[in-house]
Amino acid sequence: MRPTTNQAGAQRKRLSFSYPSRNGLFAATTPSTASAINLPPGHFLALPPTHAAPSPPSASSSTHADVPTSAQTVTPYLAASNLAPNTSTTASADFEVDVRTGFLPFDAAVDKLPVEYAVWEEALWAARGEGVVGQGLGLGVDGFKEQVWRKGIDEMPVLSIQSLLSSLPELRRAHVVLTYLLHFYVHSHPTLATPRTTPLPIPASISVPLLAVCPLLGLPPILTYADTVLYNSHPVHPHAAPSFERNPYVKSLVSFTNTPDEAHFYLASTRCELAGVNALSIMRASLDEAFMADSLSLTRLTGYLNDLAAIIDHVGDLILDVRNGCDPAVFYHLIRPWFKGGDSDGPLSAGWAFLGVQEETASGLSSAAEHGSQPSTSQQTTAGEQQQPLKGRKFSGPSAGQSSLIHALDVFLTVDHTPKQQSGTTAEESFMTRMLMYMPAPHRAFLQHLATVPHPIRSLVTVNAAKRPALVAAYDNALEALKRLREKHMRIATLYVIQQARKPPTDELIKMGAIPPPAAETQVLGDGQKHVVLQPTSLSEIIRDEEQVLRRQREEQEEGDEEVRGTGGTALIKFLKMCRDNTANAKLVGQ
Ligand code: HEM
Repeated sequence: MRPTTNQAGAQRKRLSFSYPSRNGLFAATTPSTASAINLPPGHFLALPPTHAAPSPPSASSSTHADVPTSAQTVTPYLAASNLAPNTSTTASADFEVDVRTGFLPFDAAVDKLPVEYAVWEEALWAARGEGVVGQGLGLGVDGFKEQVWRKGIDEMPVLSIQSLLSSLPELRRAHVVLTYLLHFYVHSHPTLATPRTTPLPIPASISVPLLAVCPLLGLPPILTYADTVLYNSHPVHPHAAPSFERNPYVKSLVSFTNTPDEAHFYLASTRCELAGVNALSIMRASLDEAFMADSLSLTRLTGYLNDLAAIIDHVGDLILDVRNGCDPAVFYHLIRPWFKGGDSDGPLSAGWAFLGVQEETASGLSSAAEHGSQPSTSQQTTAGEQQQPLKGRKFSGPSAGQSSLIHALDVFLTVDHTPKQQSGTTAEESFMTRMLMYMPAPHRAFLQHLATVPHPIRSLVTVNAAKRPALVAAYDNALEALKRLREKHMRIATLYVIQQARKPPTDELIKMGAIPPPAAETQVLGDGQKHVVLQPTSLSEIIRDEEQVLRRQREEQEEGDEEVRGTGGTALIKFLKMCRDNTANAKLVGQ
């Protein structure tokens, strides 16, 4: 008799390399199990753990060239991300992917650290103006409140993270609190408006504990999607199982502005993640069927892929729902500037210097996440009144491009976002690859696991294409839905970024804390309205850098600069279109 889906799954798990863990949807294996089984070369389970090692990985262990890939099964952009997961602790024995909440942690997010860390929580509460709209720190303001607060951070004691080590939810909260403090510290700084030529020093009170927490979670020392979304949301009943219908996520814990708009912005992504849980279940069931690959399996797989298309459409609609509570101008002028990273002035960014931390710790931690190859350096007097070089680290600010859910859909359906290599040049790491380094390590490991499954869905569909037109149609249907999701997302990015970048903030927004653009950057155009004509957004800088890096190697610097100023967001749309087109190009028929 043919085994049921569950039996097939159990058999696959036994035959391949996984065992079920408590709530893990896709279970990982222990190092001892890994060594007992024949893993494909370069499989992440065959690599020594790196991100949680007490000392930074050596230069050789962090070169991408070390990772051999199987052209057939590995999504190339994942192959470029080489950090092996930490399989040495129980906390990460699974991929932190829960059957009920997907990439969102099942356990309620901690909303306050233990009393020993009260000074951090109090600093955050003060920065947020005790949760009152308009009372928090201002963007780039040199007011009394901001000066006092930053001085307080400069003088805050450097706390050990020892007492947090036994609790994963508390470690996550520590990353949330410290990275919000970091961004409050950086962006309330009066030099925000003018690009810095020297790295901005980050006091040891933030740097030291943050850089101790980061390797334990496998996150970089900057605000990430995990901080704003995954670890920052509560359902109606925080201690009951979250559920889309019965116990939806309704509360976002920390924000910069305390506005309902910011909470809605985060919660829109939380809802996408929760809606995506069913997509993850379908992926697991599909891979079980791919293992069996008999006639009944192929029929089931056809159904699963059509179901997946419906879920992807739902996630796309939830992205559009961001409009039902987050005003685009409030987002662009009041919320988004807080997100900027140390790379936000483009290739010339001076970055942020993490004081009190061994340079090797900072760079060994997650340099693959950084933008640009080399940190900038400068001689400066630091708090220790010693002349020492400051190394500016250039990490990027948070983006839903760090959502493991969307990456998982790409990997499962084999959508390739690797930049096309031009002859005579070296392929550069893409935005999508770099975003892997901004995900919690277990999620990154999960994606690597998904990319190395022995029976990828695409191969199965291709092999059976002639006999199974319905299967091909279902696979293409899922891709078409993902393409539609990206089109919806492009509408949102256009509304919230491109259109807003062209309008200066209203007086009302300026009163609420938006930074007025320099007069030289606004002009009254034919419609009698003020327009921003020269605002190179950090984002277009970033995207331009991503997309045009190869071209820039061959072109004059000035020409590149002209392009940023002239287009004001064209590069962003070009990038998002490229992601959409990569999705469409994966279709087997009727592209
Ligand atoms: C107001 C809401 C949103 C805005 C303004 C927005 C804007 C952007 C921008 C500007 C990018 C370009 C890369 C970057 O710098 O981050 C981007 C990329 C991306 N965003 Fe969003 N986004 C929004 C909501 C979402 C949501 C809710 C999701 C899904 C959870 C999402 C998923 C992605 C993904 C996956 C990328 C990478 C490009 C791609 O795969 O097509 N975004 N977004």
